[in-house]
Amino acid sequence: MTAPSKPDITSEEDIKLLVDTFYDHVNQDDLLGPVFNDFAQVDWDHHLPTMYKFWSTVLFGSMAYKGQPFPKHMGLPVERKHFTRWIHLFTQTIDELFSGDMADQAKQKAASIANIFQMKMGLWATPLVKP
Ligand code: HEM
Repeated sequence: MTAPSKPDITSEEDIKLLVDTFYDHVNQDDLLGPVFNDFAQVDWDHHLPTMYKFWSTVLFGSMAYKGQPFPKHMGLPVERKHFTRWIHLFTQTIDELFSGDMADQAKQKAASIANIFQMKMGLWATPLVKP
């Protein structure tokens, strides 16, 4: 018998499961855990609900998230390898729990936002475009 295929991301409960599972992995990660818990001393009771709203806005267009994510990342002690790990854990979490169009979109959007953050932080060389 083949294993039943995984569900897609379709509800706010799915977003909560995704975010909670992802940050469980982050917390156990040797590279990212210390950035969140030691350097930034993140208040998880505050951060997790913010991330539910963020992903609900990105994936469902709910507009529940009103903030600006990038400024919170300026000044963090991170390099390319931290972003590579972040994307690896995020992709792994999605693949563990979900599959489908929305799951694919979540992976693509996360990767593209991570790339934008890295460019803004000078961690990713942008090609010079001349007029
Ligand atoms: C190296 C990778 C990353 C690290 C170490 C990191 C770390 C952090 C930290 C420390 C905060 C502040 C939490 C707080 O004190 O409230 C934060 C907030 C946030 N991060 Fe990241 N982050 C990373 C990548 C990303 C990526 C790729 C995304 C989007 C796909 C993202 C989205 C957000 C959002 C939406 C917030 C909340 C901003 C707000 O409070 O309005 N982060 N992150």
